[in-house]
Amino acid sequence: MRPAIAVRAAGLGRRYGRSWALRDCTFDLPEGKVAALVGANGAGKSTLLRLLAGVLTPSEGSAEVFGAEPWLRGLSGVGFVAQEKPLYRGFTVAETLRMGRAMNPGWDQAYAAALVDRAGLGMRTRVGALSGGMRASLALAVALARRPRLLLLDEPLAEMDPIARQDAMRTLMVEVAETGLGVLMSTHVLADVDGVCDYLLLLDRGRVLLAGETDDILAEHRIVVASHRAERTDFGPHRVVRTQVSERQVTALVRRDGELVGDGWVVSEPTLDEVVVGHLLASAQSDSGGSAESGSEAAAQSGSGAAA
Ligand SMILES: Nc1ncnc2c1ncn2[C@@H]1O[C@H](COP(=O)(O)OP(=O)(O)OP(=O)(O)O)[C@@H](O)[C@H]1O
Repeated sequence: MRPAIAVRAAGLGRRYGRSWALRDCTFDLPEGKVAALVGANGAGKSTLLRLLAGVLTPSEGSAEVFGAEPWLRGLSGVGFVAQEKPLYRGFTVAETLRMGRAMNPGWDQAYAAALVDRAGLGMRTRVGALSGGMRASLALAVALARRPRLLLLDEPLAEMDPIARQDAMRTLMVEVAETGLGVLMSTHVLADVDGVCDYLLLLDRGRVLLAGETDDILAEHRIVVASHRAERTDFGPHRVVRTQVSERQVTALVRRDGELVGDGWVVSEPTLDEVVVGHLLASAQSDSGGSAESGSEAAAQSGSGAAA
């Protein structure tokens, strides 16, 4: 049976004035996944999350969250924690939870209290007196206590110290395992979610470079090192994302098309970080030198490669 889809985006785009922040964004995110939304500053991550949360409307294309357009259905079943945490600085932690309870029919007060306790937040502390990381923990607790099916998080870990990050990730993972919660979270630091995320969405200057299950993405990519004495170094028919040529060898990140063997080649599995960095560098390179979005792939397919 095919998994249910939590988010479906098709040709989704948004511009501010004449500048496109997100363009032609197409992907399906199955339910219950922990998805990392990765990309450099200004890649369009917040714009995508805000579109999916229904606080922005698209300029083109469509998006559905649990089968409905988010800007029409509101946030039912979906929790959203924006980058600028939506909390009242004059409220205490207890008042913040009380307001959450009053505003959300499905609110789980015991769970909210347990989460703020675990994060070491005193109930009587004013939000304005909390550090950025503590505020992020509180915002996460408020979002989780609504018991959403999908949580959209915009850089939730950015201001947390390493222990708070680990705690927050652990809390999320328990929730995912126990309730089937899905999470789509933006981050600059892939290391924070590597080994935890099972879906990757990589944006680059408003475009989707990669979207899919991390296992599938890792399975289709390989790093190939070929000495110049190797039988061949064009790697066809595999699609080369990026190559680096040194005096002694050619190193390539390739998307394989079937078995990947060559005389004098050393083939290994890349890490997710290597895949992401390879695609980002290839995209930057094709923009400065080539034309197409996957210019380095096209160049390499024709056998020329794209030397770094
Ligand atoms: N309200 C706005 N008005 C005008 N331009 C905007 C607005 N919000 C975002 N942009 C522009 O849209 C592009 C994408 O921004 P967005 O905030 O979605 O990126 P991001 O990947 O979340 O960046 P960051 O990692 O820095 O948070 C950027 O060029 C940004 O300057």
